[in-house]
Amino acid sequence: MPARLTEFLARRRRLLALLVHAGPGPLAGLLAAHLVTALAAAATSVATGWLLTGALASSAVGEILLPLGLVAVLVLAGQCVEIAREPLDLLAARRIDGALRSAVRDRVARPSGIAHLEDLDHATDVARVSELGGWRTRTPGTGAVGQLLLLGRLTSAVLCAVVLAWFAPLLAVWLLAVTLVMRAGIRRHWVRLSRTWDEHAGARRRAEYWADTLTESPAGKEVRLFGLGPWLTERYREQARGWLTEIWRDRRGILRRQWWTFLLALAAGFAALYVPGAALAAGTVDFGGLITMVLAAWGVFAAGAMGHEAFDIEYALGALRALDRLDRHVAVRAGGDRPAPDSPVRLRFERVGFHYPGGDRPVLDGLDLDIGPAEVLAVVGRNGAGKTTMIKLLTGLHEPTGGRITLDGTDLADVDLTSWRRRVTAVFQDFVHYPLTVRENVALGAPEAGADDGPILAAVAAAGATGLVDRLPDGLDTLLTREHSGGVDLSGGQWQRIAIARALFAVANGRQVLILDEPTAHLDVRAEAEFYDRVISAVSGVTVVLISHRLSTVRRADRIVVLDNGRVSESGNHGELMDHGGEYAGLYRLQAGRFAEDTEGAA
Ligand SMILES: Nc1ncnc2c1ncn2[C@@H]1O[C@H](COP(=O)(O)OP(=O)(O)OP(=O)(O)O)[C@@H](O)[C@H]1O
Repeated sequence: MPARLTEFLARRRRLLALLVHAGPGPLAGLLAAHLVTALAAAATSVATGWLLTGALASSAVGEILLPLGLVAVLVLAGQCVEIAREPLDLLAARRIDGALRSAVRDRVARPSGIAHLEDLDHATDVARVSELGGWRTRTPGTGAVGQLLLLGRLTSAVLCAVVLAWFAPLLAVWLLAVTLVMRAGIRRHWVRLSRTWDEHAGARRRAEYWADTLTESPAGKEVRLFGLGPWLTERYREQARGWLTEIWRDRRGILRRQWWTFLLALAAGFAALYVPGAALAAGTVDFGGLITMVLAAWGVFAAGAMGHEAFDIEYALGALRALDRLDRHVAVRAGGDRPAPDSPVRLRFERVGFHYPGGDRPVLDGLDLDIGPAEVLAVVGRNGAGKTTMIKLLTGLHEPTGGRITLDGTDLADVDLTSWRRRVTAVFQDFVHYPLTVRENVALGAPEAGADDGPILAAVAAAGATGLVDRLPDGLDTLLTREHSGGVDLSGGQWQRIAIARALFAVANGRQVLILDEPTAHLDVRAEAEFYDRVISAVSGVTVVLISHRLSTVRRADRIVVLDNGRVSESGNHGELMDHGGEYAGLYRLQAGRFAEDTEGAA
């Protein structure tokens, strides 16, 4: 068998195999319903012909009871199947879609790093497999059901051709050939349309972003204040027009190019009526035979009509290809089975280089940095210097593109990341506001540790959030979201205290490296002033990496490094760096000077 045909059949089989996700009961029902539909046309042609022959030969009802009953059963079965098939199709399609969405979630969640989450092609493939609802009536599930429908139609056509061949073999072959050629021709157009649809998956996702920005709450303030409504609507239309124009061009193309199928259909239809008519005139068939021939011919012909299942199938095949790409994208990181040390470790960046995929310049370039056990290291540098990126590498969310990071001399690439992440905790700049209770928000820092009052309240107190929690209606059990009744939302600074409590809870449960990226950005002046004593000095025996643009927050660190051009440009404690008179000293004086000016101005 030619390789292309083998591949074609393998892909179709894979699509049909998705039907098992419908579950045994619905799958049995579905197969039975499609089988009845597939048999119905051929059986009806034979039974109707038999009935007519019998009715013309004798007026006694008893003589035609059997064919009459058969026709009645076929009509009734057809009606029942029609009623049952639609809900069964829908149920199967939705269950398949659910299973594929789970598969997508699994593939997205499995990698230990986040490179795939920052890759647009990956996001588009995720949308290809899991987009559902709204104006998108095509899903992998409808494609799998469509494939079954198509199989049923083809079976029906072949069975009708067999019935027809009994009377007129040449006509049967001719009609079957014409029907298949018509199908293949029309399918080509549908494939093209489906490719266009698939190519624009990214544009659809972008259009949706603008629609969501317009209608959902996070951007609501700015949309109204800046008067962005019409602009967003136009932006959405512009994105949507981009792909809809091409889709409609293809649709019109399908109609334009179908003239030859009309001609073929006309020729086939003429033959389907002429040959039985001629046979009746020649006396080779009776009236019942004529009806059987015409109905069987029509049954062959009906399979040529191209329903939307062709498009559904192509769409679903595209989704399966996207799923395979997700598998490749989401290759689980190799190696890494050495457990992370469970005592405070020496962390070293050794000539570490890193550039983001598609980035035009390295963010880190030969970074050498040694962080001692239980050292408090502050990292400063201008916007975009690579501070957060350095943290992503240290936590194994990205891998260095050059050099290596070691934990007590062991390459991080060889360390089991799950065990390493039991040793590290972080408050990221863009930490997550989980729509959960305060207790749960804090407990998520060490999910294995439970959420008893004592340790949670201790972490809350260490983060300076006791007063805040006391004022909440349900204390620790207050839901931190407005999406549910009884829930409250917090201010930026209040959320930051909860995030710090989460990290301190993690430290209390064995994390030995505490990373704080801009932990005081939202805190008020008093809280910022207390921050070092309250949080940093209070965690003992823990390595702290503290990133901040507020130099008053970092000045008491054991050591401060300035990151510039992807490597460390200055290193020392506050006093040493001030004496050195480099960038740090300049920035510090600038901040302190502005503060002094403001104070003098106010006085
Ligand atoms: N996911 C990403 N993909 C591509 N480039 C990125 C990505 N994240 C960051 N960058 C780029 O990497 C550089 C360093 O970013 P990073 O967030 O590490 O800087 P930073 O020092 O933490 O900055 P800031 O002080 O503003 O927080 C920036 O030029 C940024 O544009």
